[in-house]
Parts: sequence; structure tokens; C-alpha cells
Amino acid sequence: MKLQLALDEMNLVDALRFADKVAEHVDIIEVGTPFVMDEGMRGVREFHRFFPDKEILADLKIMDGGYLEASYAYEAGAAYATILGVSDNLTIEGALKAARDYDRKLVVDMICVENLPARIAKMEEIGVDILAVHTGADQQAAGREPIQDLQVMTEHAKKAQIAVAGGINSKTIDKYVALKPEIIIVGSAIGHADDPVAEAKAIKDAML
Ligand SMILES: O=C(CO)[C@H](O)[C@H](O)COP(=O)(O)O
Repeated sequence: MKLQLALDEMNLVDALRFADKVAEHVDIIEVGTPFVMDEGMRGVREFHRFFPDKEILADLKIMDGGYLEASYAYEAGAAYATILGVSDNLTIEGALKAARDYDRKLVVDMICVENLPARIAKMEEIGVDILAVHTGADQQAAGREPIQDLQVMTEHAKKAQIAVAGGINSKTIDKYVALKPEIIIVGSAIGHADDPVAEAKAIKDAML
């Protein structure tokens, strides 16, 4: 089980310094969507350069132009790029072709997918690598969490690896670990912690 650290709100220099502090407890470093909007692929390139032993994920949340946009992430050194599950199937097939051409992985973010079982089946038919259950920041602010969607995902996904994100922290980690996703994604709990190293360690220790 891998811990993915999501870096969403920092500038490049602060994010590199922050990641360096917690890196020993983290398997995948996510260059988050706001970060990518702010820095572009420079953020992905710099993280790949500074952390050659970590896998880098570019959280592009692609919605169109699947092949081209995913290629930007893989060219920059990302091991993973993300695409939205609500995208057209053609867009997902294009991004998956880029993943195959670069020998990297495609993560389908299932945020706002209404019929999860049907979309999971279609994504597996297309052959995507990883399906990510995701309760977004705005949904979290309305009191939602990803545990029920993760239960649906674990019941229906037959081939794809499973990731989960959405406000997970050291107090809630155990119920997510119990459902055995391959990847647990944590952003604000580590990023906003008084002691980020202790929070990252507590979360990673719960996964071992
Ligand atoms: O993709 C994201 C927001 O769109 C976040 O990176 C992801 O949800 C993890 O952050 P948090 O743990 O704060 O929810």
C-alpha cells in the first residue's frame, strides 16, 4: 500500500522544502492541480529532478485532449497522470495510449461520477491502470468523505488498482486501510499539520 502526498497549495520552493521533510514516509509525490495551474510542468520536472527515487504524479485532471495533455506530464517525468472519469471515453482512450507509449500509468479520478459501478466497468473495459475514489475539497467542506464510495469501488473493481482521496488523516486512516486500496492520497492533513513529519509517519505506519 502506497502513501501519496498531495501538494496543492504551495509554491515550488516551499513545496520542495516541505516534501524533503516528509519524504521518508511517502511513496508518491503528487504535484496537485492548483500547483500545476500555478507552475505548469516545471513543477513536475523539478520534483522529478529533486526526488529521483520517488514516483511523481501530475494531478492534471484532464477533461479533453487526452493524448496531448497526458504526454506533457509523462515528458516532464511523471510516473502517473490523472484524468477525470466524467471525460469522454475517447479522451480516456487517448490518455491511456500516451501512458502506454511512455510506459507510465494513468489514474482515472472518479470525482463527480454519478453511477460508479457502471463507470468502473467501462474504465476496466478500456483498460485503465488505477481508479481513484475522490471526495473533493468543496464536497469535504459540506461534510462528505470518501469511505462509502471506496466500499462501492472495492466491490466493483475487478482489475484496476484502487486509490482513495478526500480529507484522510491519521485519525481516520484505519477505516481506509481496512478496505485495502493500493494507494492512499493525503494532502491537507499532512500539509496543514502542526507536525507534518509526525502526521505523515502516523499515516504511513497505519498502512504497514
Ligand atoms: O486532488 C485533490 C483536490 O482536488 C487533493 O490533492 C486530494 O483530495 C488530496 O487532498 P486532501 O487530503 O486535502 O483531500
